[in-house]
Amino acid sequence: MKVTQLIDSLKFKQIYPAITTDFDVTMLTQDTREVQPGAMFIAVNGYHIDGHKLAAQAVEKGAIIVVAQERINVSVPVVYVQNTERAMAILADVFYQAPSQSMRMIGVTGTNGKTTVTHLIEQIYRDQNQATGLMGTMYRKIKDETLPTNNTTSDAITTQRTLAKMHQENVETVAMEVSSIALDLGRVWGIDFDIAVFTNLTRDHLDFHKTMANYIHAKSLLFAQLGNKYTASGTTKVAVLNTDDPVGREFEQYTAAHVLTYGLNPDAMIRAQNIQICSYGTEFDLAVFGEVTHVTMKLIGKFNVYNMLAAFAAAYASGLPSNQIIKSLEKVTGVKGRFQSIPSHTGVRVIVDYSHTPDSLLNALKTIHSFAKQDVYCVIGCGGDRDHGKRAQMAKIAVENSTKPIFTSDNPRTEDPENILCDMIAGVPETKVPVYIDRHEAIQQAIQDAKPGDVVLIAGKGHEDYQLIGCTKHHFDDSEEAAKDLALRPVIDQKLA
Ligand SMILES: CC(=O)N[C@H]1[C@@H](OP(=O)(O)OP(=O)(O)OC[C@H]2O[C@@H](n3ccc(=O)[nH]c3=O)[C@H](O)[C@@H]2O)O[C@H](CO)[C@@H](O)[C@@H]1O[C@H](C)C(=O)N[C@@H](C)C(=O)N[C@H](CCC(=O)O)C(=O)O
Ligand SMILES: Nc1ncnc2c1ncn2[C@@H]1O[C@H](COP(=O)(O)OP(=O)(O)OP(=O)(O)O)[C@@H](O)[C@H]1O
Ligand SMILES: N[C@H](CCC[C@H](N)C(=O)O)C(=O)O
Ligand SMILES: [Mg+2]
Repeated sequence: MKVTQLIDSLKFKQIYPAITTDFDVTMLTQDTREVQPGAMFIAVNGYHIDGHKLAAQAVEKGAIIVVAQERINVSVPVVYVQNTERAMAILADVFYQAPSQSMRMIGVTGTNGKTTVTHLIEQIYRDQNQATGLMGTMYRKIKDETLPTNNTTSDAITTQRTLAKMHQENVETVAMEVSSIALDLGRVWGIDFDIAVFTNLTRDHLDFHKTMANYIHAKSLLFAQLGNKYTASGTTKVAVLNTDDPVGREFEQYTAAHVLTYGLNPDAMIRAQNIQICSYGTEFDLAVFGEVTHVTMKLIGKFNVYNMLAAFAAAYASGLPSNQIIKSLEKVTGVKGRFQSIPSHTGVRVIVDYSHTPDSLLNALKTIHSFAKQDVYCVIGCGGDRDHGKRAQMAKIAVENSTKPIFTSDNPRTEDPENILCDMIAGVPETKVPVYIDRHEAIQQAIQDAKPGDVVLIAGKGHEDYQLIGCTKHHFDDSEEAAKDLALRPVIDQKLA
């Protein structure tokens, strides 16, 4: 793209020295490690490194123009702006030719349920024979091709590049997880969402946001930024809000878009009633503006009823017929690491779940209690370099809601795992809980000790296939560990268990 076209998109800037010939920009990047000849390098002041200090290095590698918010001394033109992250979002949108405007963009935010809801949405549109895209914690996915990701919501350039590739491949609908951190850092500023979905809000990420008020504010941005687009044809922006959650009610005020509410409360436009949870599925009555259909889904738990309502509402908001949406949702079997049952012929039920917040852990354990008849083991750790305050809370929830809690490690990162475990133990000073720093041993012990009829919940890591110790990822997969340990137990006739 021609440099003038690109920088004309920035309304307020100073260019020094002035650009006299209109040259081509071959790529955009904020990372010197990616720079190729002809690149525009955007200097970002990060948490560890100030990109302005690396601008000269970017130029040496072939960058022909730099965007900066502080004075720098390089041999190529510099576009000075107030905020390079905002400029990056705008430039990325322009460079990749605004792909989000050509596809149905559904953004999903909230503390828990984003990955699950985006997958449900993907399934619904796939069943409509649409080409779909998905971006979130597990991967970026273009139809059937999966690409790795470092973040739940990637930086603006990666996101726009991925959207452009989706558009090239004729993707029609994109389901995208939008994290509070991404909203706070402006990673999604350039994206034109059509539908924004709120799942719920409970404690998480206070290491980053510091207060719940800041956290709520960050989440609200998705709805505030939705803007409005009222057209005669009826294609408009919609905020899909869980109004059982007071934060969802609060967000009604922040958006100028149409609002579609869901929940169990009688005022919700899309509502679930008469929920029955069993060990291999959930049934409920779905009322859509009062019209009731009985739904039988394979997903387990009340929290998954909420996820289903959220996905249903998003699809309904885009105009799909209720009966077709329900058909898709009834056949969904679940997402890896989300209340995932590990095949077992031992009478012991093992469930791997990505509950790494107090609320999600409580929900997972409550769901198990609705069908468990004997002991419930709960193998749980808390992540390093993350909110310290949630550790004691999660430990207490594990102790109060399982008969056999076991504390262990979950991605200690740069912290000493013993210190993390001490923070957990401080939450249950009266109780003696077995502790295994090595997660492998913790899982082994739980599965070895369990009796037929018991349930073992392995919480916190879900789909993750690594244990992050220091800055190194070691292969580790809860479901693989569980399968190995189950294989060492005698096979028993399930009917006798
Ligand atoms: C705290 C945070 O959000 N950090 C993000 C941030 O990293 P950073 O500020 O540390 O970057 P940095 O290393 O200081 O580098 C600053 C700048 O210099 C550049 N650089 C750096 C090194 C170099 O050699 N050359 C170079 O040009 C970098 O590209 C960057 O532009 O920018 C990176 C690139 O966009 C992100 O990948 C990184 O996310 C890290 C991995 C992270 O862990 N983030 C978490 C907290 C996060 O964002 N989580 C949310 C929520 C998850 C959920 O709830 O599901 C998420 O959306 O993932
Ligand atoms: N609607 C919900 N309400 C409460 N808890 C939920 C809900 N949906 C899922 N959970 C719990 O949260 C865990 C994570 O679910 P999921 O991955 O869908 O959420 P997420 O919002 O994408 O999380 P992350 O912020 O880590 O990306 C699940 O394993 C389950 O225990
Ligand atoms: N998106 C979350 C995932 C946490 C997963 C858990 N296994 C941990 O490492 O704490 C985070 O980065 O805080
Ligand atoms: Mg997620």
